[in-house]
Amino acid sequence: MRLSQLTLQDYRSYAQAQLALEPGPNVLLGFNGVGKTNIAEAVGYLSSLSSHRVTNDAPLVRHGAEQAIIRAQAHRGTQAAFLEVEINPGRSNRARINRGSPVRATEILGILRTVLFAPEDLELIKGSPQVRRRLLDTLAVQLQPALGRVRQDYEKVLRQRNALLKSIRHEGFTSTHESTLAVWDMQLADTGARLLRARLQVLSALRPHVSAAYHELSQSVRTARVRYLSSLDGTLSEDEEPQTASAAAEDLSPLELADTAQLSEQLHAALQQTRKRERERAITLVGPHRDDVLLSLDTTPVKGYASHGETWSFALALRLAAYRVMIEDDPSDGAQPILILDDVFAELDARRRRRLAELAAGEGSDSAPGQLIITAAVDDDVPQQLLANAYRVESQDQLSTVTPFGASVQEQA
Ligand SMILES: Nc1ncnc2c1ncn2[C@@H]1O[C@H](COP(=O)(O)OP(=O)(O)OP(=O)(O)O)[C@@H](O)[C@H]1O
Repeated sequence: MRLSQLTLQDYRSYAQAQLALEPGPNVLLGFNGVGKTNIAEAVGYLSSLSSHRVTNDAPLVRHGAEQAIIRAQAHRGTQAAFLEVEINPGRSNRARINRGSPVRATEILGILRTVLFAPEDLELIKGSPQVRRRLLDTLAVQLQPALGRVRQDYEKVLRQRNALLKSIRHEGFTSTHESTLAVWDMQLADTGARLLRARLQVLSALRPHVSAAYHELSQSVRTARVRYLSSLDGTLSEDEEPQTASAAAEDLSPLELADTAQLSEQLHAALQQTRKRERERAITLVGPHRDDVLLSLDTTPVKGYASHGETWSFALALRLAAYRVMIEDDPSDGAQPILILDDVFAELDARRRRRLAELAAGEGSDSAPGQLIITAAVDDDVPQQLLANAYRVESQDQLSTVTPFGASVQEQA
């Protein structure tokens, strides 16, 4: 998988920018805040329709502009596709594939696969459950593009159900409310079960890779473990507090053995059980939007206990595992995901830096290395073997420009 051209229009700090990308490493160099991560983020957005930094689209559009556009020429082996995504905050995003008619943005999912490493990855360990849910969802959507729609549908049903619970609290529970709630319960159980099933599949595919990658990165004898936490299997309380004693004893959640129909039934039953408390609190208390992933080293949770180095190793292991799951899913030549390393080398100690550089250079792997997009403030931060094709990113009058390193003519924004 690779991009040969990337064009940004009104994306973050860029009025207009164009880059010709090479198949191997591509390094974006420039001072802090000049717009390197903005480019890395745009490539990630093309593959997942989400940013690793923000949960809504508004900040992606340049101040004062109405929409942002990302265009790219993508290649997978001998196949090529011209991709375009229009980001319209507050309205539906649109996509065009091979300059065809505009379609729903979700149609673009699955065409480009990326794995992005960033300093924000520490939040996978230290942050809220939402960050860990996003890790699973982003990977699940890249593996099963149809899930992009399911996720949107689930969020829509959830919003509508929560709005209904609020009306019930204000107006009292009428028979109309009862029949409408019954419809939302069915839809929430149906879409929620499909989302949950996909997450559980992704988690079970990640599990062996996380523990192997953690060993490789840390050379620790401790085992990195992942377990899905859900109020449906009793590992998460209604207040989203993990019941860690039961969670740490076993990695496999019984939910992983259930099919979509069984999960839907369980979710529907749980909604009925919590209905009284949901009406009191006017919020949906069970479902994949409340779930979490417990990360532990042996039987000790990582969050709150692990050292800084262990936290970094675990975060890198999760991303590396995602990369390997994608390769396992499609091992054909030229299908490796694009690896995006956003400002990570400066954060790592010498050993983890070396290991990540080896991986990025394709060492120890049967397949040729895929395309790499690396950002760094200075070239000293980037391992020598990756410093092939470099760009200079600069900022003038709050607009960013990007030019091949050493080019005499600057592209004007
Ligand atoms: N929507 C937007 N409109 C205009 N400018 C924006 C927008 N969003 C972000 N910026 C600007 O983009 C710049 C940040 O760019 P970016 O995060 O890519 O920096 P960077 O080069 O990766 O920096 P660092 O090395 O510190 O990580 C900031 O100057 C910020 O003000």
